[in-house]
Amino acid sequence: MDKLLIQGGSALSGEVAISGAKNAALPILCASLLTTEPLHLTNVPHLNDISTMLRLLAEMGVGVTMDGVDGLVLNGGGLNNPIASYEMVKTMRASILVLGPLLARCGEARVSLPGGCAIGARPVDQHIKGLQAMGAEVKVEQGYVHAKAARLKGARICTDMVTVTGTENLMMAACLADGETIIENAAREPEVVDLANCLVSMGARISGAGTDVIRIHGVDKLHGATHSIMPDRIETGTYLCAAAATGGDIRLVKTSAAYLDTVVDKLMDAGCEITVERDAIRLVAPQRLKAVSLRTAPYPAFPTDMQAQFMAINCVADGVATIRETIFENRFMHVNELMRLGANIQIEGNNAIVRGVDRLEGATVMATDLRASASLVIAALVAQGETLIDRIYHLDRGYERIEEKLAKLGASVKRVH
Ligand SMILES: CC(=O)N[C@H]1[C@@H](OP(=O)(O)OP(=O)(O)OC[C@H]2O[C@@H](n3ccc(=O)[nH]c3=O)[C@H](O)[C@@H]2O)O[C@H](CO)[C@@H](O)[C@@H]1O
Ligand SMILES: C=C(OP(=O)(O)O)C(=O)O
Repeated sequence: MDKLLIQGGSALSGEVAISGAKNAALPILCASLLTTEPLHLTNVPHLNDISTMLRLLAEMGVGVTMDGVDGLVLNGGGLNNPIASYEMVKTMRASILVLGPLLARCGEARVSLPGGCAIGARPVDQHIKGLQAMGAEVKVEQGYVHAKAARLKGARICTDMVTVTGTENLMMAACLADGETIIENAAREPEVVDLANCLVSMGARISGAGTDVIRIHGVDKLHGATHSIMPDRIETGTYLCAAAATGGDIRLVKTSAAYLDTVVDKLMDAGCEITVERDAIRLVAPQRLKAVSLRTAPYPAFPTDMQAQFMAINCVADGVATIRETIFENRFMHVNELMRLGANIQIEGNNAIVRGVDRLEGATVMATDLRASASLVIAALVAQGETLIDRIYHLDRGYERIEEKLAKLGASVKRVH
């Protein structure tokens, strides 16, 4: 199993390009199920989750052709097997995103339930409730969701809470439904908007994406299109935190601060100087960071996917920060590992109280989930001496060529087997 060996202590500096967003690319790959014509995608990140999704789509009969460095052509013309097995879904929760498009296009789908994962339960009751409102017959048996509907019917759906994958699944299903679907309490995440933009270029009639009411007027069929995946705002935020923690000065290109307001604000509160350009962001870190408290919540509030990375920077900041996680019940798995590096953190329910220390020291730590791994990388870059991070397959799900990008910024990072 691969590990990362990091020699801490150097300030990051220089320029690096941000990849396409995993959390936008995964639903957009599933949109290929909605049409018999080719969907051309560019800026697709090279990540394990993307390879898993491509394998899943190929098993269903979708043609997958690589096109240049970061391009793909997906051809849903051969779709003949509307099934997502447990083996696929267990390694990647986003597999549930095939449910809506399969049902809309094939009239039936059999998709394994995602179950829980390290960060908490991943229920899909809202996806099911929405599809039932659209007239689907849905049974949950032996860990699988079986859904059937000759043709889905437009409906008014109000989800009990803001759900990103729920909104995406229902929006895709509604594209081919008969009549208008209104999703209320919809997720406003930029990745939902990127998916909607792709669907609109495929001929879907969607309005309101990016607000909490999305209207979809169903059409008889969608056609092929070309779409470029948006930059990864979480990868962007992660590198900004790494530069902030190490006292660095970096410029991130092929990205945008447009969807990072809360993250940028918190970094400025911590004392960082941030310059925003059209397609780039520069961060200059202060001598010593100031502690910043935060609370995670659906977009446009502070993203849960950046909580662990901010925990890492607070570990070496001046003062005390309270970090409250409101989306996932178990997203503090990095705390014990950060403490192995010398951090001072106390957990009280869904709050973590972080008291900044003067220095962290290298040790062997274990990655437990994707963003927890990112927080360990940041802490390791700051720590004195060597840190070995085990189980980095989590990182490979969501960060493209992380050791190469960090090395380009001057870090001493080696992948070891
Ligand atoms: C709102 C939010 O921040 N969502 C995050 C969530 O998206 P993801 O789409 O994975 O999760 P959801 O947005 O669906 O879940 C949000 C909350 O609603 C609950 N829920 C969801 C669906 C459902 O049918 N029933 C139910 O109870 C979940 O348990 C969770 O507490 O994890 C992703 C990966 O970390 C992040 O990129 C998203 O930003
Ligand atoms: C936890 C994440 O992904 P997933 O929902 O695919 O597990 C994430 O992107 O931070």
